[in-house]
Amino acid sequence: MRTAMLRSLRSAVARSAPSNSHLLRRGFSSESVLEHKVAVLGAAGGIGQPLALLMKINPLVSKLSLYDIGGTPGVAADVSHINTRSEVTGYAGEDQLGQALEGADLVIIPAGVPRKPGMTRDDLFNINAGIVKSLSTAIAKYCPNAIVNMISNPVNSTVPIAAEVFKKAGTYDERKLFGVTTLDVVRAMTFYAGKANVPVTGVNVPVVGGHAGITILPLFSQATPQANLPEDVIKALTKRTQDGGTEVVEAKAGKGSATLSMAYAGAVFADACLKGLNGVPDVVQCSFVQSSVTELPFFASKVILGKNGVEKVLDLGPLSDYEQEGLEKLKPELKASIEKGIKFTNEN
Ligand SMILES: NC(=O)c1ccc[n+]([C@@H]2O[C@H](COP(=O)([O-])OP(=O)(O)OC[C@H]3O[C@@H](n4cnc5c(N)ncnc54)[C@H](O)[C@@H]3O)[C@@H](O)[C@H]2O)c1
Ligand SMILES: O=C(O)C[C@H](O)C(=O)O
Repeated sequence: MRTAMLRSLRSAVARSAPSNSHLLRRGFSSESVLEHKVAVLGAAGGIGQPLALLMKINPLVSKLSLYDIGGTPGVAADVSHINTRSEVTGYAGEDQLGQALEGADLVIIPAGVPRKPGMTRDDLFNINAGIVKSLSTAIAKYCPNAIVNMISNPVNSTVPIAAEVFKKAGTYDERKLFGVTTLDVVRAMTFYAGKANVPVTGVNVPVVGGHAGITILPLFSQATPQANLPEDVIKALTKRTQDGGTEVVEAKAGKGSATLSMAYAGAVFADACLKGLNGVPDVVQCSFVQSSVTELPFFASKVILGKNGVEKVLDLGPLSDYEQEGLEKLKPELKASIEKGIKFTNEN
């Protein structure tokens, strides 16, 4: 009787506590048992909460640190009951920011205000620039070697802001700072699969440039599988990808912008960074990084992720005439947004 009880208890524990072999069965390499602390800043928000959930179910995470100006003890208590590997701790208020960041290998930042209908991402600059600057200052102090995934908008300016803060602190490593543009790729793949009438799971579409309006440049000429869609369909797909954020902002009618699809995209990108840290080969994602692919100092393109972040920024590859035209058109806007971020940091 007692033996039967123990057997059933053991199998219940085995089911609820993922062991190494459990991880291997799920297709993760033995490197997945490496220790990684991931901090989410803005973890009580619309993106932060589902992102916290998705990071909690990622077996590459051993410690999950959830920081916000308030509300994180509740989010952390909730998420911590999920029977996966990571330990979860909630931190609330500036006094606890240092603890939240100490020892972090990866910091994901979805902190800041979202758009309402009629606003551009740049309209968020006045509030979000200050938030990103202060969080970056804390990162430079408490976890200067961490990889940073910047989600807060306007990404075209917030990434240069973080870079300037890190440069001033003497901690800047251009391989470790990423603007998260994965949602543009996710959208481009979804919209393309619909038009090409192919299963979305096998689709790949690089998206380059930046993360706002015309600076978002999907390269459908490089999409796989190739579907040879007519020019007017490619133009409509390009426009829909560029306006994807606005489509959600309008549909939410004043209640914010994309949160669930962004949490998914943020989790995909964070997982790729962790795989790179673990030495998994050939991890490639599009991201807005320091770049010499064009004359602009930051640019989104495909990058290979490795043990130190960016291993290689890949060239744009062959562009169609339409994409080449889009590339030239986006440069002045992207340049101005980058310069605005740099100027803000130097003047404040
Ligand atoms: N990169 C992208 O593709 C992408 C996609 C969607 C949204 N976004 C951006 O992400 C940001 C967050 O969007 P959301 O919908 O989650 O907004 P939200 O208002 O729901 O959540 C933001 C959270 O940030 C917190 N916050 C504010 N100041 C903070 C600070 N100093 N430190 C820590 N936390 C702080 C708030 O308390 C809140 O919980 C916005 O700027 C939005 O534009 C980017
Ligand atoms: O559109 C927004 O304001 C949020 C985000 O940048 C998005 O692309 O959904």
